[in-house]
Amino acid sequence: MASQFLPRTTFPTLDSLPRSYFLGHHRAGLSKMKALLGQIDLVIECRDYRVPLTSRNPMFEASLAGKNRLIVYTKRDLGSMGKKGDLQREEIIKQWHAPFPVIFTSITSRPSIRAVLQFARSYSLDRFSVTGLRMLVVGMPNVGKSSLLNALRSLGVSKGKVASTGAQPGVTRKIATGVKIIEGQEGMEGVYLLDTPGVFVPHVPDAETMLKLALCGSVKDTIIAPVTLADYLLYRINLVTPGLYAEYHPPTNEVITLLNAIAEKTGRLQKGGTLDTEAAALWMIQRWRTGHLGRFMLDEISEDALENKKIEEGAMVPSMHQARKADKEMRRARSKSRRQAVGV
Ligand SMILES: Nc1nc2c(ncn2[C@@H]2O[C@H](COP(=O)(O)OP(=O)(O)OP(=O)(O)O)[C@@H](O)[C@H]2O)c(=O)[nH]1
Repeated sequence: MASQFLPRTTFPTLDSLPRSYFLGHHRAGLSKMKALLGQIDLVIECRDYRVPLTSRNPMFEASLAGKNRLIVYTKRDLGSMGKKGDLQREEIIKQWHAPFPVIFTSITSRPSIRAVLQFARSYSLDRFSVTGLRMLVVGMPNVGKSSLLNALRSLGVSKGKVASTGAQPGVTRKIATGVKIIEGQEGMEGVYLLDTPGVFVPHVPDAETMLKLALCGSVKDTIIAPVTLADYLLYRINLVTPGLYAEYHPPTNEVITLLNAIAEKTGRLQKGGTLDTEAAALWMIQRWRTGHLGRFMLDEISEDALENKKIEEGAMVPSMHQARKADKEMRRARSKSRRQAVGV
């Protein structure tokens, strides 16, 4: 009789994994957002549905404090099966953010995009202003801000895509001018939305947080080795449904075994015909990111999870100073090597 498969219950602590991805355009974007805040009526903070806790950026809390906010959980289609348990989790998430309203969206779900438009419309009517309403969309890199803007514009004013989107983070580098998403009415200008560059947290508390953010696409795929990321994904899939990759291999905890099987079946070969495990790892990650290898959350949701996360962030303050210092050093080293390259 075949022995029963037992998934790993823990993932190794990877101390050597990078813990920061706070780039120059993140810092610049954040300070421009702060400078713009006086002209903004409402902030739409986007968070990835699959990581409601991990995609919280304390920098936004500090920088955008005092502004009215709508929290939009993007990519719901990648984390929810619409089952009772998913809906119960959504209720808990809504309670976390009270009194701020929360909307769960997917760009493919028109009702969810319409819900954001309806909120914006009634918000603007409540605050009658002849100059219209200006909203700023913020969030971690690759969370889906530009896609949301395009979807709102398409449904709101029937106009085509204006903001570039992409599978890798950092497509939006600058704060754009406002894009109309709702036509004006009753003597008022319309509602405008300003897209902003994604801003990463200055320093993440542990390697697993970094792995979750990388898996969701907030970190460029060159930062963490694809095989490591695929191994973390395998660990998470095995905890949910090991059968998800049945067409490539029976349940296994050995990532290389699975990647070799994937490389073989999908024809990912290096020169000379050897199996390309790295290409197979990237393929596997991409399959999950597009909802073809399971749709599940990576964070544990409970009533007090957000409060616990805030306490954890409070204890991290010295690390943020360290991250800023590390960032400065990185920039100094980069400009020195640039100077050396041009012989100055
Ligand atoms: N399945 C799914 N994919 C989405 C959704 N929203 C966005 N995406 C995808 O997520 C990726 C990132 O989307 P963007 O809109 O470029 O993200 P962004 O937050 O503007 O990214 P930055 O430029 O890093 O700030 C793209 O490949 C989108 O197609 C969604 O609701 N569902």
